[in-house]
Amino acid sequence: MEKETATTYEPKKNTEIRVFESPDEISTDLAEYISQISEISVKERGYFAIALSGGPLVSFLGKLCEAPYNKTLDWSKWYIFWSDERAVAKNHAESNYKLIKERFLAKVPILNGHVYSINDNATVEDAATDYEFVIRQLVKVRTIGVSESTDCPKFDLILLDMGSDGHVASLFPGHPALELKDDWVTYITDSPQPPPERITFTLPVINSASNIAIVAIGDDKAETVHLAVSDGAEGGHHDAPASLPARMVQPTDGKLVWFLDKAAAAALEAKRDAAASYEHREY
Ligand SMILES: O=C1O[C@H](COP(=O)(O)O)[C@@H](O)[C@H](O)[C@H]1O
Repeated sequence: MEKETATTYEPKKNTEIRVFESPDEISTDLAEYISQISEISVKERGYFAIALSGGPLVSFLGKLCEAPYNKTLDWSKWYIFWSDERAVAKNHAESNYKLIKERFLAKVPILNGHVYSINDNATVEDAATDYEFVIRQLVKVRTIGVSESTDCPKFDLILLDMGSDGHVASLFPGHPALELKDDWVTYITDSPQPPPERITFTLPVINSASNIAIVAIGDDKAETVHLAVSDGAEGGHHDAPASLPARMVQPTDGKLVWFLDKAAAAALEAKRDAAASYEHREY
């Protein structure tokens, strides 16, 4: 993997943080990361089940549509899901489907029958029920793996984009959806960010994945990134709320990788540098 330009930290067990100088570097490393997980999944299971999100991360999928990946990846084994969707028509500007279709799916040879988008012709409640049903059928035949620890679907990779309030997928700070233990998919009708109605994976599903990546870009996310990843140790954040959604992303058996630009990593790096200079102070 090309990592010479990224600064890498291992703050918690099973968690890695990669910090990049430019969007282009993120795109390059993310493409290599996804490609490696795809190859391993196809080799081990015969399928690659990936769940995507909306937000800026979609623009970082561009490198996968170019050489060498457009020719080397086994696209026929890819199965596409959404970690969340807004309850709008598929051609609406706020649709995560539309974003991913235009920027990614339209440019790679993934089979239409392998694209499990969320029904935009049903109520948000029915769409969530249908989506969970489809996932249950695919788990039964092991197109999607199953977690032996949690009995939840074990997606090969769930890609998330963190909002500046710390939300991931459509799981928002303080929302009761964060407490769900038995549902795989749920819906909300009171999103603090428009549109109000959304469908989302629950935390047990996200945390059961083999691999989870969280992308965060921009200085408006710096403090939240610090809250989400710090462990309260020296240089960590002692006031980090336990209920911050991004902080609640903790893989059960899998691995979490954060992809950050310098701006989003600024608070984290500043606190880490301050802690290092405190440790090395001489009396
Ligand atoms: O509403 C959503 O937002 C997040 C990303 O937030 P942003 O502020 O970085 O755009 C995205 O992960 C999620 O899929 C989406 O529905």
